[in-house]
Amino acid sequence: MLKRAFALSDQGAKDLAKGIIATACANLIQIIPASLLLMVVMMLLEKAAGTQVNVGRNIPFFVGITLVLFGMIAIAQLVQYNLTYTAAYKESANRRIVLAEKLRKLPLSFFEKKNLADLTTTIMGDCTALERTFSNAIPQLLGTILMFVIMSVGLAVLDWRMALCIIVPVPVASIVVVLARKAQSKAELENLEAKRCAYDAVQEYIDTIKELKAYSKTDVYLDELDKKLENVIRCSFRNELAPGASTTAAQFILRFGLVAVLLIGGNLVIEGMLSIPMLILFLLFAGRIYDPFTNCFMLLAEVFAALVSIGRMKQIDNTQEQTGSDCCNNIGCDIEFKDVYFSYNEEPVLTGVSFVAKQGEITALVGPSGSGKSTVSKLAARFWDADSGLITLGGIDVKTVEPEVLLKNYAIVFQNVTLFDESVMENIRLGRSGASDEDVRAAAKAAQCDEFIDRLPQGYDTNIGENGSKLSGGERQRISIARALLKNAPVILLDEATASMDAESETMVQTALSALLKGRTVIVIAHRMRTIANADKIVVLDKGKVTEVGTPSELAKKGGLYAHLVALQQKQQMSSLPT
Ligand SMILES: Nc1ncnc2c1ncn2[C@@H]1O[C@H](COP(=O)(O)OP(=O)(O)OP(=O)(O)O)[C@@H](O)[C@H]1O
Repeated sequence: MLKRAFALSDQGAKDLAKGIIATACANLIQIIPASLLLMVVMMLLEKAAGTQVNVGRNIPFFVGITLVLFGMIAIAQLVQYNLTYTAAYKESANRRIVLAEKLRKLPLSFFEKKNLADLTTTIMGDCTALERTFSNAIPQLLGTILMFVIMSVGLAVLDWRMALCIIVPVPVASIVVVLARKAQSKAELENLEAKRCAYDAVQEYIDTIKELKAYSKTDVYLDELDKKLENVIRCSFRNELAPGASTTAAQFILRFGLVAVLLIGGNLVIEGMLSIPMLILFLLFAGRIYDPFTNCFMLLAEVFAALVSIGRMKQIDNTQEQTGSDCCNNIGCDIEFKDVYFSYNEEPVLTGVSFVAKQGEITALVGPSGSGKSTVSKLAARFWDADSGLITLGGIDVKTVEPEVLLKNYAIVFQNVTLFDESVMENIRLGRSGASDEDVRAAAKAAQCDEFIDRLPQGYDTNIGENGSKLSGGERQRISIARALLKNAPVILLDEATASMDAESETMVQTALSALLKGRTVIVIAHRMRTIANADKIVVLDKGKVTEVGTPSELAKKGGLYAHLVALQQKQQMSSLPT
């Protein structure tokens, strides 16, 4: 039950259960000093009443028992600390790893719906909330409830009327806190959303600072950012207020309980139905029961807030993973699309796409912007799953193969290159971990990188900055081509791979590529028609449909969309030539 309620691992649930028992024991042990005090009070009362008790003679007994008690309390708290804190930190670290593992297996469509700040908040912030709750709130709360049940039974045995006086305020106060939960959850959600928006805005501000400065929009953007940050303050305040009000009301009810114990108990003493020591005992026990509960009501608010975080984690946990077989028994590497339909968020993008990209051939996808070319290449690599139709690699439906296994067959160069804040060497080695320095250098040479790498201060060991910020667009693209070449995969997807290069670099890279592409299945997307003039096959896409298929010369003769695009670019080139 703990496992399901708090999205815990098996070990985490076991550790939490042990923590709860340890906390209940620690709370129960702390009742003993109250009992001891009562014994002293009773002795003093008896002495005052003239009975023969010699308090002095019992001093060694009380000193001894106090020392034993201190030892027991220290041991109980140590055990409780070990069982709760250590286990909570282990569990939350484990949770982060499990979440990161899960994210690895989720389809890209999931990341389209969630944004980076939201996911970072879940992995870091929500896990931290969980850590706090498990190390402190939940064991304290459930441990106190356990202690309350045990003590209630004990008190009822002593005197059921007084026990009732002590017990009743606890559920009443708890109901007040629980009823306020709805308002609190709403405030907590609004607070998380406000924080997410602010994180997003700060991140966007840093990412786009160049553009904002270029268009003199920094002030406007900062005004908007200020509003978002002020909203965080407002929401945080509301979030504190919601549990604060209910907790105060609950604490007031408990104080009222203490007064009730005194009044009713006093009345019973006057009527001779309860002895004074018993009344003192019940008053002491009421204090011992109510004290941890006062704390618990605040912790309950923390648990409710954590439940919102747990809900967000469960959402990730419950997202369908892209699964499939661990082996891909493809025969050859032809890629075939058969009547493929696909939409992003219900918006149709591909409608009945069919074509074959043969092994050993370069297949170029051509078409106006937004016609679906990149989408086709992403579906071929199973970044998304098609809504209907069939996509095969060497006769195997890509949907049946585990994405990471499938992707071993692909080397992909995207238009938007992603590089890491590492050396050139390590950035290229990402293509094939464990590749030797010589292999990395050979791939870099083939992708025409060596000329600019030699100019870098530490050559291949130069750190290229965050996302390759110290390199030009063309240099970054060449590194990503080198990385793809190093991977040496049988299928190569090039999505505007040479778009950021000047004509000279593009020609050099293409010469190198054409030698390396031999025997592989190559799908190329390029807007510049001369980039794909040597393709074996052109597939023309228009509004998500294949409208023409053929060799460049066949399509040029046909006079359709391809011929029109070629003519248009030739005209543009002519008009841009100096006269
Ligand atoms: N992740 C996404 N979420 C929602 N819509 C998307 C997404 N990616 C692309 N689209 C939409 O799908 C359509 C096809 O996009 P795609 O990138 O495949 O076209 P393209 O032909 O490669 O365009 P371009 O030549 O401009 O790169 C476009 O209308 C685009 O707005």
